[in-house]
Amino acid sequence: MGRITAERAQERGTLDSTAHAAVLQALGPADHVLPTVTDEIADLDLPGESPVAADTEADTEAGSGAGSAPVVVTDPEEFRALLRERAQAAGPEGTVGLVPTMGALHDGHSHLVEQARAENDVLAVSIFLNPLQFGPTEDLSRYPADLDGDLARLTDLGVDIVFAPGVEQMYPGGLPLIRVGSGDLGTQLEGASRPGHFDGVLTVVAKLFVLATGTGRPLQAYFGQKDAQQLLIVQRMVRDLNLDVRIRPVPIVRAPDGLALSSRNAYLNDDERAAALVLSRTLQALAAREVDLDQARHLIDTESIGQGPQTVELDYLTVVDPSTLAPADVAPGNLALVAARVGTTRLIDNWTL
Ligand SMILES: Nc1ncnc2c1ncn2[C@@H]1O[C@H](COP(=O)(O)OP(=O)(O)OP(=O)(O)O)[C@@H](O)[C@H]1O
Ligand SMILES: CC(C)(CO)[C@@H](O)C(=O)[O-]
Ligand code: BAL
Repeated sequence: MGRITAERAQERGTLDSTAHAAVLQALGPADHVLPTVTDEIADLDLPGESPVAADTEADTEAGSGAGSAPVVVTDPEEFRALLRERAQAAGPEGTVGLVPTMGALHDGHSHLVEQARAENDVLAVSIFLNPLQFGPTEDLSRYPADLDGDLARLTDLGVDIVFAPGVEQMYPGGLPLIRVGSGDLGTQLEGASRPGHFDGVLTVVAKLFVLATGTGRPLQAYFGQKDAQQLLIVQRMVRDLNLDVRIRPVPIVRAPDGLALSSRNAYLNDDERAAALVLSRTLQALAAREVDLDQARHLIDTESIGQGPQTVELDYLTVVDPSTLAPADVAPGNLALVAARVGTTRLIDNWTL
């Protein structure tokens, strides 16, 4: 959390005065606000000021139900200790829920959090813009951030703990040498267009799981079906590494006109937002067998953006077996996956046929 964010959070009551003082103390003198990052991380062109770069002090009295502000923790070991304390206080039947996010929360995230809140006694949400899952030419440096808005939303949703580390706290001393590999599942579709992406996702998700297990209570972690390949790969990691985590998939939340909610929708101008609708509409038409796969691809690739010659640029539209990602027929139960660039924004969506 930066100095300005901390001031605003205190003004709106999402940070109490103790935590506010702790943030300012951790930030140090005003001219040392930026986190120290290693050259390797700096090379990744991180945003100038991480909204989540400094420690707050855990207020162990707060965050005990809907309406009270969550405790904001930025130090991994503090997160581990606080979660364990809360889990043990929940009693022998208590369960722990974890919702990993990258922030800039929207109603899709709220849906994950609501489900997790309903199913668990203790609920933690992580907010961490993970540089490891972004390629060098991707949007890490402009990824939307709104920590104040996120904390207000998570307060309304009754979240107990927000884990919001900075890069330095998650990867002290630089990017990790030892990472989790996503294998063949991670090199196709999204992984083909974003090399290394899923290794980065798995590495940070594994770290989150390690921090949030060992509380003595079962851990349930929530992932959206919008990121279908990510969900499958995380499920596979849990299985292959015998992680003590139950993965809870959450259906895609869409805008009333059908566009899948996504933090990256914030990049779209009005023309692009209108053009982006071609993704969900085409998936729906494919599911209804109104078009075949080739026609569906053509529809997306020729969708125009506004009045000019610019069109949506299809990356892939394919149908897969949802449990293996192997190419499959357009048949009931299979999954149609799409990725396309709308203007400069890369969007994904999917539809069960
Ligand atoms: N529309 C949605 N419906 C259901 N789950 C969602 C939706 N959007 C995001 N999620 C889930 O929320 C979790 C956190 O996702 P993330 O913070 O990357 O948001 P995002 O909107 O997917 O961002 P991006 O624009 O980077 O794709 C993931 O498990 C993701 O699948
Ligand atoms: C799971 C995740 C939080 C890991 O950074 C991210 O990939 C996301 O938000 O889907
Ligand atoms: N929701 C997926 C995270 C990413 O695009 O990096």
